[in-house]
Amino acid sequence: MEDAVHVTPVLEETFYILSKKNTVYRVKLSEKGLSLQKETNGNTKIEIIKISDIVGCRCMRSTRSSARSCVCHPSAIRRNNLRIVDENSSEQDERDNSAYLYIYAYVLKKYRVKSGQKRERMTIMLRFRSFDKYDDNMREAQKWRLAVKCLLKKKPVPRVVLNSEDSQAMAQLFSQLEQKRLLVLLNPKSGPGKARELFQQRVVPVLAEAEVGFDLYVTKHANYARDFVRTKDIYQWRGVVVVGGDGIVFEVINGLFEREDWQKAVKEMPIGVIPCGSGNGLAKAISYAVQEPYDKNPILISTLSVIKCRHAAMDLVRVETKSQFLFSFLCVGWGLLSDIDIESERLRAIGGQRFTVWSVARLIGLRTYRGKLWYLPVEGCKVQSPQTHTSGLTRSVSHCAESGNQPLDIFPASSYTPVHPSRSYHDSTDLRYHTPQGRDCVEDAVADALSLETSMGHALEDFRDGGESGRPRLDSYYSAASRHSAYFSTAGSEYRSVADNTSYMAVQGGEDIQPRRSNSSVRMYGPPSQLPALTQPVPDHWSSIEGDFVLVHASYQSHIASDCLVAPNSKLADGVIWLLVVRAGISRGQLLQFLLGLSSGTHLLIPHAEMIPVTAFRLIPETSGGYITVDGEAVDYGPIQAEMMPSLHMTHSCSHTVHLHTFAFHQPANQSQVALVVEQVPSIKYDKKISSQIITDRDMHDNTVPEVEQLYHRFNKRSIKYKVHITSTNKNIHNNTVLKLTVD
Ligand SMILES: Nc1ncnc2c1ncn2[C@@H]1O[C@H](COP(=O)(O)OP(=O)(O)OP(=O)(O)O)[C@@H](O)[C@H]1O
Repeated sequence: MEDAVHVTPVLEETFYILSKKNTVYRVKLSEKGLSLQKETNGNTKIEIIKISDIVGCRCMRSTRSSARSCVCHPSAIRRNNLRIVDENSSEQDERDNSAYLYIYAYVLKKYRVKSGQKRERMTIMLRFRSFDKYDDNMREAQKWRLAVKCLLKKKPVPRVVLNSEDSQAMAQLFSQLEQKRLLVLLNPKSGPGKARELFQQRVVPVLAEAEVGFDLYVTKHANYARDFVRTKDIYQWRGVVVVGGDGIVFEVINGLFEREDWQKAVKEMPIGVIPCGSGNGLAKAISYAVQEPYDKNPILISTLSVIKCRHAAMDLVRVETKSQFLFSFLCVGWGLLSDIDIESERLRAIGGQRFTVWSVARLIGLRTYRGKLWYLPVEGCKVQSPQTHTSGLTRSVSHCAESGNQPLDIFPASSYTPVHPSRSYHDSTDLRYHTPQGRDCVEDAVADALSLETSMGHALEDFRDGGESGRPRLDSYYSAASRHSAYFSTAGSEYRSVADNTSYMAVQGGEDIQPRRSNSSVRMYGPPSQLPALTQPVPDHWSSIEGDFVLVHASYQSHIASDCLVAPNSKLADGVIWLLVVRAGISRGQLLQFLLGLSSGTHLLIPHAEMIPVTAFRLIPETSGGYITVDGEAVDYGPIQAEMMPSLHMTHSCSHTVHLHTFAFHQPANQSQVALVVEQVPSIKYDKKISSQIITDRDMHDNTVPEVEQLYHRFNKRSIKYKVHITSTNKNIHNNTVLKLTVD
């Protein structure tokens, strides 16, 4: 962080703080962050706000005091009410020609208590008032805003424009920084049914600070979200944000695979989740993976991930039952955990607590299930201790090296505070940080709201140095030294954002999506299975376990619910299915320990709990009367198999390219049978046998190139040549045409 001080700043300016005549702030903006150097009576202290912690900034101007915010109105003074009005409003405060830049950041804070961390909102208000005209002051503020926005979007900062007075060039750059809106799908029935309120109160203000536009659609029935992403032109949005639980994430993912252009959809549409459901396993797994302090404020952490567009790849598993196949992102379960998940539905109103309550019930009435489990173990997995070390641990879990492959794209990751700081300390005399709860912060951070302003002295320096354009920068009526600056501490004015013309949201009402019928003929696409059909025997080299089980739970993410760290070593995209098996014979006491250990990952220390890293499995239950769940939703009770889909590790972040040298062909005009067979080139030594792959017309609705890419990624090789044979009954495609596929 020290580096940030020495990096060449993009912009710098000296500011003053009201009522502290001896304090000067040198504020510098660089690629590293916003550096606030406080100088008081020869003492210097530097605070840096990282760019990655800043969400956005907005320019404001003051408007005339309203009756309710006048000095005679104590409550208004206390709240320091700020009202947003139109830029050209007649309420504009002619006495103040300052421009205000509000910078919003969410910084990590450490606390003495429990040595925990939390993200706290912080606003830095920079008041530009060196010029005698509002427009000139606003131009200065806008330069800072433009620079902050470029840094946030990791775009080069246009220093030439910043050093000029070219407002048009600046406006053009602002428009280039504009992004497509987000699609928000909100399930009002998620968890205890508070998603709508939580979104409005906790998410919308942060999105507004970041100037992130969105279109909100509230789901009207089950499968609404699924049908929405299947049928709409989703590319008008830059990503899908789900406000709800894992069930609605499941809908969105499977809806994408119901699109004919599923490859494009999976590749181009990142999925974000704001946790408002009961389990919220994915949201927790994402923050666990990126080490964000989720538990104190899950909604804020997830919203910040969405705003920051922190994309990460995520494993997907293709699951097949007797009646359907689907794509799963979280887990497949049978036995105890699934029973708890489904049977506790009746307690939905109490939120996540329902799982705890039902665990006790199931523990008392413990059931076991007979069946057979086959699995394909992951090669090269080594055994290591669980992540959560406890003294006296005797068991260990398997661990796989991260593959680095990247499948489905996700956005990997407050108490409501309004867009304008209602509790801002405009007269921030002491920079000791206090949380809203009044706990002291260990870090000597700047206040959660800091108000600084330029002054005449600095303006003249600039002028003498030939800085800016040579326009006179005059002391404003409200200079730091002026007693009229009391204006600030009485909150006599209101501020409005000059960006407020932007409409941030469009709450959508009557979307015409009919409830899906149970016999829906919607077709599911996606990469084809590598496994034999459920009715066929599994390959000989698979391992198996037969007998009575308390549970079998396969998960591909660390958490299956926010307080359930089922697979501590799982990574978002490690290509591993973590198969947790608890066989019958475990005592109730051990099972209780197991259930209690799930929140910390120590359940793996309990004898009878086995964690097997696999890439595929098949389960055939023999006992009736239980549940099988996929991502927390019950599916047909019966034989089920699942396989990791490394072929979906295909994203834009892939560095290698695939060339088709001799052939490129397009979708057959009719829906004829097309087969694509991949063979090894004999001259090349392979370390793994590659099986042929048949792709039928069902899978080839677009063109073959993406399919071939997937075949490459499925085998996860570098620098390998494949011969690809294509056979087709379509006369446009020659039988046995040979494709040479070279992977650079
Ligand atoms: N408007 C709606 N009315 C009724 N059900 C809905 C509606 N919208 C979506 N659903 C269904 O509600 C189910 C549960 O939703 P969701 O996953 O968001 O909450 P949850 O089950 O409480 O959370 P989690 O899955 O994390 O435990 C989903 O399977 C979805 O199909």
